[in-house]
Formats: sequence, C-alpha cells, structure tokens
Amino acid sequence: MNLEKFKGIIPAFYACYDDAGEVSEIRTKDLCNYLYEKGVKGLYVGGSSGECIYQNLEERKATLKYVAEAVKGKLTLIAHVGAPSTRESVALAKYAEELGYDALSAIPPIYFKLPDSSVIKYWTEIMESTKLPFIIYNIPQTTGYNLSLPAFKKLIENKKVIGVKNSSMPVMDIERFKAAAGEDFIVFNGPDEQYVSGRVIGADSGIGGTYAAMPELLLKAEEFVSSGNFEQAKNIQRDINDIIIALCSLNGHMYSTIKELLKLRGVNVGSVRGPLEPVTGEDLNKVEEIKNMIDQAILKYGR
Ligand SMILES: CC(=O)N[C@@H]([C@@H](O)[C@H](O)[C@H](O)CO)[C@@H](O)CC(=O)C(=O)O
Repeated sequence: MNLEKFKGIIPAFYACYDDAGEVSEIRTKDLCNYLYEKGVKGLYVGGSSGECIYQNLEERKATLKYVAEAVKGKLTLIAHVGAPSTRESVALAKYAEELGYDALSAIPPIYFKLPDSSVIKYWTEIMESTKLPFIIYNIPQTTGYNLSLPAFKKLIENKKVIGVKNSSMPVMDIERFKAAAGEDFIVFNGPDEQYVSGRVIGADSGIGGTYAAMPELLLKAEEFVSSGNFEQAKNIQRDINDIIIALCSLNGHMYSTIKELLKLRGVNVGSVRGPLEPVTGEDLNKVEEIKNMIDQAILKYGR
C-alpha cells in the first residue's frame, strides 16, 4: 500500500459545537476548510481532541459525515472509532468506510483494565469489520493501557495494521515500534512537545492535538526536519513548547483555551463539553497573549 498520503502534519480534529453545545455542521466544515487552507496533510477525526468519549454514536457519526462532505478527496481522513463497546466501534468503522475514509484508528478499550488478549481481540474485530487499513492508537496516559512490544508484534502480523499513533511520552517507544515494523509502516508521533525528536528517532509523520491551534508552526517544523535543518527544528520546537505550556496554563481545559484561540484566529468552533471546563474570567484575556506568541513565532520562522 502507498503510505505517502499518511505522511505529513495531521491535526487531531476538535469537536465543533454551536452555542448551545450541540455538534455543529457549519462549524465543523469551517474548521475543515480552515485547516485545508493552512496546508495540512489530513485530519484525525473523533479522537481525544474530538472529545469522543463525551459524544454519543449519532453525534460521532454526524462529525464523520460533515468532515467527509467538506474535505474528502482533498485531505487524508482517518476516523477514530474507539468507543466503550466493540459494537459501537464497529458501527462507527462501517460508517467511516461508507463515507470514504482512508483509514480507521482506535484507542484500546477504556474503563475496565483488560488483558492484552482482550485488547487485541477488540482491535481485530474493528479491523475485520471493514476493508479499511487500521492505525493502532497507543495513549497510556489517558487509557491506562501501555502497548507492549510483544503485543505490538502480534498485532502487526495482521496486514491491515499499517501504523501506530504513539502518544506515550518516551520517544524510545517510537524508535522500538519503527524498528519492529520496518519501512512499510507508519509511526505517527503523538506528543506535540517532542515532534522534532519523534521524527528524528523514527516517526514518519505526526498526529497532534495542538496542531490545529498553530498549523503554520508544525508545518514549518516538519519542513526543517525533512530538509535536515536541525538547528532551526530545535528552535521552533522550543517555541512550540512555550506555546503548549501557555495553552495548558489557564483555568479551563487546554481544548477550551485552543477553541478561544481559534476564535481569535478567525474560526469559531464553540467551546468544550463538560466535564471539560471552559476558560473563564480574567484568563480569557490571556488567550490574546497566546495568540501573539503564535503570531510572533510565525513571523520569526516565516510561513
Ligand atoms: C494526551 C494527548 O491528548 N495527546 C495528544 C497530544 O497531541 C497533546 O494534545 C499535545 O502533545 C499537548 O500536550 C495527542 O497525542 C492525541 C490527540 O490529540 C487526539 O487523539 O486527539
């Protein structure tokens, strides 16, 4: 399979709500068009940034549909279909296939601590439900499940597995997954704070939750890495990290800060859904300062 379409900057897509907190078609499409115009490679739809665990099946299907209607054929589309039950995940997977998505992906099962055998069975049942390729999603800090190398090796025996989105913090995990799976396989860097190091140690591409807040900077970081300009890659990563720390420093959840920031950048996707908390009071004024940090960095590196 030609994996080129998965290589590049792939923002994790945010849940887009109207002012009443319902999934919004128009705002979903606005964010798609905004990111397309910025030049990203694809979208990872309905993952952590998509607030998937706070949405019901119909809402998740609606988002998959609105995104496909807006940018199918223009961007690589990966549907995150991880859900509390296998049944729901399979329903989402089949729907994503109908809509023409390029690949599926899923977190491991949540809430119950299940053995490797159950996790592998869950992922395999999703894979077997469609003809689409599958990208494993390893994110131990939120799911409590840390994908081991033996479990990974077992999973990649299935040729439908074309990649892993690795959000665990040790960059060495990326190196080990890449070493085990080889060239004909995509390892996605998950932690945006180490995009550059993830790429240098073996990641082929990146999917991230802060990319949509500052796509220009991630695209530039990728340009520096792929052209071998490691001094500038290191510098831009430092600026990206200052921005991520600022995004996490306000009184609401990071996604809420990012959504306020996006309003200032010209695209309104509403706010977050509880139990995530919105940014309030004085802290709302600080979002402007974060926008200025991004603007300054864009000017500094040129894009
Ligand atoms: C734990 C977590 O949310 N990790 C994010 C990161 O991109 C994260 O937002 C970023 O590194 C800032 O900490 C991604 O790996 C996952 C993600 O964005 C998604 O699935 O939507």
